[in-house]
Amino acid sequence: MGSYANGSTCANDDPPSLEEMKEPAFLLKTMPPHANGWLNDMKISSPTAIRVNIGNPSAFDPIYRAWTKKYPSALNAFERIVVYGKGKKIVLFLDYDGTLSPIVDEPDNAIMSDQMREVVRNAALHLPTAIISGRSCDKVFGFVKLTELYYAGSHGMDIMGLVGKTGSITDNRSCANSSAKQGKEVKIFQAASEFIPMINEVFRLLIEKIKGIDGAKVENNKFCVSVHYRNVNEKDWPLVARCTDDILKAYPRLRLSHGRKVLEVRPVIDWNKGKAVEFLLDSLGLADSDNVLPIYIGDDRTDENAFKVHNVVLREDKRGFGILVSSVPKESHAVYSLVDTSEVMDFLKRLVKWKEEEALQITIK
Ligand SMILES: O=P(O)(O)OC[C@H]1O[C@H](O[C@H]2O[C@H](CO)[C@@H](O)[C@H](O)[C@H]2O)[C@H](O)[C@@H](O)[C@@H]1O
Repeated sequence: MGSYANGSTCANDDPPSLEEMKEPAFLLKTMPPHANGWLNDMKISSPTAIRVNIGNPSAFDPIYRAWTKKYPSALNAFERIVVYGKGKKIVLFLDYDGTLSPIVDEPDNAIMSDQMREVVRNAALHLPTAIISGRSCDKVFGFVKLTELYYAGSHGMDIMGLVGKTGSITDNRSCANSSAKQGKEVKIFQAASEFIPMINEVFRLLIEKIKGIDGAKVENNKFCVSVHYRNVNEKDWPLVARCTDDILKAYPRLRLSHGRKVLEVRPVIDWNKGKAVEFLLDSLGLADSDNVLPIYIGDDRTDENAFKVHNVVLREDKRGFGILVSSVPKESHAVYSLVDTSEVMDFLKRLVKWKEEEALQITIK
């Protein structure tokens, strides 16, 4: 007779079939308490989005309007933001999914528009710019296709930057040279290389485990695995949590975090998007300087680690700003908000225009 952490038991030691597991009574009886906790998190981190096509929700929804008192629109507060950026080096950190490309049902279809690509390219020509994503570096580069940027994939565990350029990454901690990668020489910082075989193994096991759950999808992000449930019927979410937990039980060196309708399996190491921001600032020689203003834009729970760096780098004492992209009210460590990717684009355009005007004024003087 098998037993679970909540004291419940299952009939024998044979693993239950997926059909048996789909029975609500079975799930209720055998769900370990922490997987129940995940289920709550899955519901909390998946709020029903306000339809984007109604335009800016703040104009319609009093709850959203009240929320923007706490997290003012970065567009409305633009003049205030640039006051702090005057004469400083602004460093841009951008999340990918939900920030530069709208959330879509199929992860492989999260295409960045040509217009957004041009805006980001232009931003990178004026300001050091990095993309910090949960996806693998290769995948996010495949979407963005810009060589002018720094990339931190796998939630910051895989950092790529240009070599031999002023302001390039020069840090030697666990750095490996990889020549002519994606047509450029790059230097790589990898915080969790030893986990790659384990991640590949768990990826394969998860694929096998969830293959009977309609709509579930597993994605290999090199140092992390994403278990997607966006296209899974809500009644089967407990099953996704349960299957993932069943696999993770055997891997105490892996843990789980929550994204937008996705469970993120990742190494238990003290590294996250916030650490990647600190690493990049440090490597670029831009940490600990009063002349630097980091701005981080992101939409996800995993971006909170970077917003939280407020307390250290992106602080509210005007040394940096976190901007949350959300069309629904959410608690956040960010200071400002933007509704969606099109507002992100507007914000970046305004920032570049302001930077150009500032440069012009300096030249005239
Ligand atoms: O840090 P990010 O760049 O935001 O990456 C986080 C995860 O983004 C992707 O999933 C999310 O976007 C998908 C496409 O819009 C959507 O289908 C999914 O429901 C979202 O969770 C990506 O597929 C994951 O691997 C990333 O970890």
